[in-house]
Amino acid sequence: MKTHNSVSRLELANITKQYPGCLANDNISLTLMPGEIHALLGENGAGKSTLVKTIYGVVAPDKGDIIWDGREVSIKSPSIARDLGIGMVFQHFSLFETLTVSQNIELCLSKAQLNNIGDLADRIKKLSAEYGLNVDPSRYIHSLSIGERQRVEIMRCLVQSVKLLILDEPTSVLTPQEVSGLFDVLRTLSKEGCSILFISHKLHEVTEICHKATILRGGKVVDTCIPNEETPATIAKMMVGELAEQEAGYIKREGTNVIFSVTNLSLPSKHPFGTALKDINLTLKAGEILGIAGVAGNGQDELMAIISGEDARNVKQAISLNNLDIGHLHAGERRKLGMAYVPEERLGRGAVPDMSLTENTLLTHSDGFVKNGLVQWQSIKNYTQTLITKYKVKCHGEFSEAKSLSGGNLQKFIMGREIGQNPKVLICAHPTWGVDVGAALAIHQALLELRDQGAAILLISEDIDELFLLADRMAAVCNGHLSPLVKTEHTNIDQIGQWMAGTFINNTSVCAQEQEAKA
Ligand SMILES: Nc1ncnc2c1ncn2[C@@H]1O[C@H](COP(=O)(O)OP(=O)(O)OP(=O)(O)O)[C@@H](O)[C@H]1O
Repeated sequence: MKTHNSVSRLELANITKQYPGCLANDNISLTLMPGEIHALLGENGAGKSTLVKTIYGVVAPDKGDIIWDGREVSIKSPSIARDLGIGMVFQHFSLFETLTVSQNIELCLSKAQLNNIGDLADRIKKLSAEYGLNVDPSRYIHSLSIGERQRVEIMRCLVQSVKLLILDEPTSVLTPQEVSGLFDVLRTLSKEGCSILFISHKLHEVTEICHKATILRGGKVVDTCIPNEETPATIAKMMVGELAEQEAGYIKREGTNVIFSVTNLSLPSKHPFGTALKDINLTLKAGEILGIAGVAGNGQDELMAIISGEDARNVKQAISLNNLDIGHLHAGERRKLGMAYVPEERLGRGAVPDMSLTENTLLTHSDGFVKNGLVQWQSIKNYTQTLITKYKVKCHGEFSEAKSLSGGNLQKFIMGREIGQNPKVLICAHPTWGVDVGAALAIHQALLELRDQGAAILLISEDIDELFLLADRMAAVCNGHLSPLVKTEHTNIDQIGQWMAGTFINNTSVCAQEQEAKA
């Protein structure tokens, strides 16, 4: 057993991991000190998730050493990692939907840890208050939004008093207020001596909170830096090898005719802790992007589910496309009429993990690729290849299983697949979740191109900056209510922030009519 005099919390030496046809990690070395917040940066597919999964015992490296608190260790499973004091919050959460928050957290604790903690629900409530996480131990996971689930994952690590917390893109689905809350938590943990390894594509956040950064490209360490001595542009250059194009602002458009509308839609929640939709009215015009802001869990999931038909309850007259009631049609029939969707959850809802990219393309394009009852496999393979090329999806080929793609690459594929249907109406949640700066730019431009061809786009996002960048009109949801719809140039972050907090609710209908008339 090797021992070291260094006081480092974690040292990785020459970590190498080969997947079939892909060297995901190539001799990676890095050191992390106690209390250090360290960013791991790189384009989609650079090898970040593979490296952190190695530290957490999910992926077995082919080569290399891991030294923990000065001692060489072999981390063969997440339970060994947790025993060492390593906690991880994944990009795709690993919570059981039919269990409560408490039950989920209990599952990853040993008997000894449980005895130490005493009453787990009390401990969760205490930590929740201490760190401002707002996690209710009795809620079922299936009733929680993505943002809330992430807080449960963080709580799961806090309960175990971690010494190293790994966060894989923790802020991608959080509102600005939630991000600053999370950063307060991270700074407190850092002061207490907990090290943090932080994967992010949001470079301004990295410059704000991280003490050090390691940059990966093609599985190798290509640079290291002290983020607060850099700018997002100089870090982006280290990542991609050239100066990334900056997105200064895009031309706003007036939509033409209303092609999609939701009218007086009130709907109780299917889940006891879900959000009921309350008298939702919205119109979507051809050739415009309507952005809906909101803190996770305020009805966005329910709205998306009822619009897409995933929630199969009959709301015939409440939803219409080109003056045709469609609220009673099933999801496939709505797609045939020209609707397309990018759901919030890419693995499981946006794509079937065990199916190849070709099969996943077929799932939402069945019309064009089935003739006389036969699937036209060659055509669909060719088409999938064009999507992979156009959206620069890093994978082995159209036969790759969806689950083998890095998060950002799968997101690019799903966006490309849906945009590629040339829909009349695209309903899209978090279009650039986990996508690197270069690919986010490409997705933004593809959405604007689709809009300019006359499609109507409903963009549901918690990323206010992205909404201001792309949306022609905006609104916010709060507790199942939709705010007035306003032109983006007639509003500002303060007003949208207040609407997200529900200040519009008492006089919604009057306001909405006024604002619609103005818009
Ligand atoms: N199980 C697997 N089988 C085959 N290839 C894989 C597997 N998991 C990851 N890869 C490949 O390894 C490479 C690195 O993936 P990884 O998920 O580590 O990237 P990443 O930097 O985290 O990307 P992102 O920013 O998109 O999350 C990618 O090319 C990916 O397709």
